[in-house]
Amino acid sequence: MPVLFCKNILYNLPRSSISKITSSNLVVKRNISNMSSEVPQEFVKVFSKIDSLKPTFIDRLAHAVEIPAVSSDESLRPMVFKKAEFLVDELTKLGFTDIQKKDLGIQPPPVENPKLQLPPVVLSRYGSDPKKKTVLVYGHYDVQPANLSDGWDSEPFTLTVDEKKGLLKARGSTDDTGPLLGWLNVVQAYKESGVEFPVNLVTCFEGMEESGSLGLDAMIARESDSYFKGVDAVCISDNYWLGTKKPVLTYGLRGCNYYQVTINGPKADLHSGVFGGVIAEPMVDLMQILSTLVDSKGKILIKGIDEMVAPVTDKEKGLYEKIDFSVDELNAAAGSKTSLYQKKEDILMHRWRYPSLSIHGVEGAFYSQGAKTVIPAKVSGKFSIRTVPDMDSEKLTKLVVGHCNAAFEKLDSPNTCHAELIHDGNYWVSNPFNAQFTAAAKATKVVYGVEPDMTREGGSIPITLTFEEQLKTSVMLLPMGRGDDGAHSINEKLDISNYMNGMKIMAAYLKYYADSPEN
Ligand SMILES: NCC(=O)N[C@@H](Cc1c[nH]cn1)C(=O)O
Ligand SMILES: [Zn+2]
Ligand SMILES: [Zn+2]
Repeated sequence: MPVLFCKNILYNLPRSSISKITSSNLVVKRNISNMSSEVPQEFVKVFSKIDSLKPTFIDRLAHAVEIPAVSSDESLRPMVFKKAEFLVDELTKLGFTDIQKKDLGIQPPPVENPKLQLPPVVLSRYGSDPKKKTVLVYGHYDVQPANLSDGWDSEPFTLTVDEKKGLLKARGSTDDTGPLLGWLNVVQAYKESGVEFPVNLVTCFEGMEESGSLGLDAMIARESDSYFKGVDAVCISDNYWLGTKKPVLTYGLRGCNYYQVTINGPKADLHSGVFGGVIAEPMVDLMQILSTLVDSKGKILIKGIDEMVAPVTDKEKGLYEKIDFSVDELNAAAGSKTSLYQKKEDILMHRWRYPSLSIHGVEGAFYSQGAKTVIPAKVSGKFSIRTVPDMDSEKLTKLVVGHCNAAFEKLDSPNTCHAELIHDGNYWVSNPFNAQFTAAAKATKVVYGVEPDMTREGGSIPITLTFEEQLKTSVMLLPMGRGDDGAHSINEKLDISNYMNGMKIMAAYLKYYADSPEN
């Protein structure tokens, strides 16, 4: 594979794909899968700058991911605040204006520390030209928990740059620190290449997404007519391609209702040799309740949920056939052959348009190595339900709490049981035929040479529907990473090529959207 240097542009392309590169007319023609595309003249400078700033962009990511901003861990809350400060510093250096840290108040229960402050939302602007469209970009700077002992190959909060494999490995690399920084990097690339930035950019970066985006709905409602006034479109880069090869644009998400069921028994943990067999054990009650929620085939056993799910239409069935995906890609991403379905259509429907119930863990239980002979006094089972149209969150919570209470009643236990919702976030399904999606599809074609697949996503970004409703704009999801990135898992990574090409797509999307006659 030839590596060509043109001025300061490095193009690393298959020999057969290069038809013309001259230093006076920097146009790259490519042929990928029988499709041809050209990098238009207007993007050559910006793309070239993105390429040359690669070390700076990787360095920025390295500095960001070393802050363990785990929103679900109360003891790490100061780190979430620190990462907000880091972003403020970066935005300031890049020339963003009107930078504000919006205080969201105290975190609502259930929480250990009743005075726990929610991390701020970082708002900023780049440009304020009334002749230009305004695009709001949302991202989250908090991350999921990660410990080396979970099975990571390297420290999760130290960026490992593996040039040989082309990977950037760290917690947050793909979810969502890498994509969030992508927007800052794109601003830098436009600025340093001397190309006019095509839109006014507004950033909305939150620090609680992984914990249900607490407080953000209210803030968006408050700011819809002030800070967010005049926003024409919202773009979110916080999800992934379906597989590993084909870029996608995303027009749907499942929602997420997160629950805990707590069984309270003795005053303190007890010796199982002394008390085993003579007192009612909270863990035993909890395991029995959890086992009534879902079966091993993934069927949710709580009555009344199936009836809330919108029926499948014939038109919808046709959509799944066209999507590029296979059970092998699912197995490869999971690192196992444990798929519940073999057919592509079944996998996609169960990921995108049916609800699922996952059991996540038990707070208060013994979980370490060794053989501690304890009877835990109080245990909380955590589970979530991914929700889909037309499920109603309040109605769902009534069904879930009623189900847990009824299952506990059947046990005839002297312990106490309390089931509650920790947070909920809405599902979102939109129409992918508008100016934003068209602009992003063109941008994808320029960068990757292929039309993106239009996908829905099994995960959740709780605030998506709120943006659409409160700002009355279209929302689009523009993923940067791949389906095998290991978000929320060990060894989370972002391919270097996805980081670099993802920024090029962002840059081209903003320009195409700016030039589009529609909003
Ligand atoms: N990249 C999006 C993401 O990971 N979202 C989380 C959101 C969430 C909801 N409740 C807890 N976290 C997800 O799990 O889908
Ligand atoms: Zn996440
Ligand atoms: Zn995320």
